[in-house]
Amino acid sequence: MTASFSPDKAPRPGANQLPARLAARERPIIIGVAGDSGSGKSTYTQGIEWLLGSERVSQISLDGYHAEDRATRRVSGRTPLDPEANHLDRAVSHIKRLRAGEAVEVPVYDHASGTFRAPRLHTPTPVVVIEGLHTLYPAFRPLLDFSVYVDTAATVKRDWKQRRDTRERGYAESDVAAEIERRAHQYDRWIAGQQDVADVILRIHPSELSELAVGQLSAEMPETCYHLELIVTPRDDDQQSLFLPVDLSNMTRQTAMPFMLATVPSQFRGQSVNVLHVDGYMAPTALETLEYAISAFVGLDAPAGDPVNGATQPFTVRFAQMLVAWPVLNRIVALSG
Ligand SMILES: Nc1ncnc2c1ncn2[C@@H]1O[C@H](COP(=O)(O)OP(=O)(O)OP(=O)(O)O)[C@@H](O)[C@H]1O
Ligand SMILES: O=C(CO)[C@H](O)[C@H](O)COP(=O)(O)O
Repeated sequence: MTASFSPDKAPRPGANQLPARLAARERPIIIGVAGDSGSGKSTYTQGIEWLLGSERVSQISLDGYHAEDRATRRVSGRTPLDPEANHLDRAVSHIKRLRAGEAVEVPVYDHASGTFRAPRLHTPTPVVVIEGLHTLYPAFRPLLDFSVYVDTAATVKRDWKQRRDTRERGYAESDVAAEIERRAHQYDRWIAGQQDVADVILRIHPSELSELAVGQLSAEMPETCYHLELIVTPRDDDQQSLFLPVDLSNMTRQTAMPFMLATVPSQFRGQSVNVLHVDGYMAPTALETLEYAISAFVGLDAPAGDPVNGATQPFTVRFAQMLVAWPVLNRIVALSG
């Protein structure tokens, strides 16, 4: 089949009526999001919640299943990357119960204090996102309907983790640096391999647009941009279109912002995949159009979630959230058909 523009497949408001279909489902759809600490797992989970709304999507962090709190870890010398330092069996049994539609008392880890809080009752919503360091380990996989691995380059992750752990988790800068150093080989040993089984991999690198400049890149970016690489296993061709609005007048303006988009069908680990590369900055109106187009695709008039997770975030966060949310929602729509 040749790829062509097909206006009859353009997004139509209400076309999929996902909310009604989700409400009619017998069991929740379980989405797994895995990756290192500080890679962006919770941020991208929030993007799905921003689009669908918290009455349809809820999240469970596997951090609640750590076996040791921060003070205990300082004595034991272990890190949460070690699967043995987590109650993964308990997490698996809880997900099985949620999948069967049961409410579960979920343990909660409080990052602000580094201690466990009282467990909370989690009543399953139509979509439950499980995010954590070990979400794609073999015992979890049969329970997942779709999976995402977030693979953020070490230099980017270091910046994000430094900022977050010093501002929100009460760490001194030197402690975060030492912890990152201590965990580096543990990441390779216990976490990175999970990307081999993910349905979608999001890789985040520092922006590479300066390499495409003729001479020197001269634009002043309003915020740090990244090169996002989304690796997706393709589905059937007969899908509703989703158009990314790119304003070509950007090209002829003095205030042009750098932006790059490429789709590259590839063979990867013996499998056909499509790789989407995006780098640079896009006008906020274009991003908003994309958010509304994805909402319309699933049958909503607008993103249904809390604006704290969406409209107030920096461009780079919102755009990456949409790139992850799109294949996830596409899958959710297919499962709810
Ligand atoms: N695309 C992005 N651009 C800029 N900052 C980002 C982006 N994605 C995530 N971040 C920031 O990186 C930090 C880490 O993200 P997040 O808390 O989602 O990671 P995580 O994988 O859930 O971490 P942990 O497992 O340690 O809880 C956050 O402060 C978040 O705002
Ligand atoms: O690897 C991690 C996943 O988020 C964290 O380091 C782990 O949850 C412990 O958190 P904290 O450093 O706040 O005690």
